[in-house]
Amino acid sequence: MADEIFAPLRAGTLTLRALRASDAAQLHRLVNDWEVARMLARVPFPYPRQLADEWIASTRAQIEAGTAWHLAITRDDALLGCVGLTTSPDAPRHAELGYWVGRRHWGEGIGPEAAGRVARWALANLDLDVIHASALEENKRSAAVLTRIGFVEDGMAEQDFTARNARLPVRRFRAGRAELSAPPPETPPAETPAPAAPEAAPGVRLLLVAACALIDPDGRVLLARRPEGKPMAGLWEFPGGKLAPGETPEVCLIRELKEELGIDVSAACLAPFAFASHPLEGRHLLMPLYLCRRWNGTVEGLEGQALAWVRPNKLSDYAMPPADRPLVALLRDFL
Ligand SMILES: Nc1nc2c([nH]c(=O)n2[C@H]2C[C@H](O)[C@@H](COP(=O)(O)OP(=O)(O)OP(=O)(O)O)O2)c(=O)[nH]1
Repeated sequence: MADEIFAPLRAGTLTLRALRASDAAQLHRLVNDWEVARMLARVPFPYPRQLADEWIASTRAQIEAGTAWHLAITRDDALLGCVGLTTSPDAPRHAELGYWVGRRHWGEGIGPEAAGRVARWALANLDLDVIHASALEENKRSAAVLTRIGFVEDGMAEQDFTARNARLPVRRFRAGRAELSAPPPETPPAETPAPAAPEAAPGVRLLLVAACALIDPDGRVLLARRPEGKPMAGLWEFPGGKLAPGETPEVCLIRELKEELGIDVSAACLAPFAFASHPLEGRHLLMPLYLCRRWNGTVEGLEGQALAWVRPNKLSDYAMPPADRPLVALLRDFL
């Protein structure tokens, strides 16, 4: 019922979903516990029952407004705690992560599972680069959860704690794509050793990727969002992918555009435009970019990736991998 505002996330045995009015009684039981409330900044103690109703309604309004995502942590339909991510208009591309778990479920690994999932989901699907989190200095358990997910400590601060009626020291943590994205595969398929030229730096390994800027009749360029689970998840890119062994860039693109977007492209319609040459995760990315204005079929994100048709002068509003920045400037000037 009523989960249409947010497609639930799975995390191991947990489901993270929008809070519902019917969660209020259980939420109240779990959070109206001194051991839980004393660790949380904005939770009063005792926690009035009516506040649970009001808070749940406000979380649903925030999801609909796209400002915060406070979710129920559930297992077998039972509410175990909450995990939330809040954005702030003053700090674009940054968000704050928080979570709590009912006392009887401590020690079950629920915090890292739920908070890690929301953090990775958020970087892949929201316009974010950095997620921050705080743990009360005395709350070693919470600090350990953050470290386990990949957060790194970022200094100390102070925060007001409503239930304690006090301002207390907190440890600050932060994580970005480098900390939270999946690591690159151990043996990438299209990694080609650099030829042994005398001037080649020892050990430089090339990563060959072919990419394509599809251009529609209105002159808009197609960008695709890298999905959760891939390195640089959440950044926007030109569709394409790694060259499989024996492939030319054109053959690679024809294959990738079919697999990723469901369209048929012919090599004659792929116009070489520019290339990116950039260090990437211990290798060196060499990526020819082609332009394509003609294809057969309807463009669809077949791998669940978000797509955007973007006017050339708006391309810089989209966060892209560092290698793409010079390409974006060239493309904007060309189109
Ligand atoms: N397709 C594409 N990849 C880019 C761009 N900019 C950029 O740095 N890259 C990097 C990201 C990745 O490290 C690499 C592409 O690899 P990928 O993982 O997306 O390739 P793939 O589709 O073959 O994916 P997979 O089968 O290995 O999961 O190139 C871009 O604009 N488009």
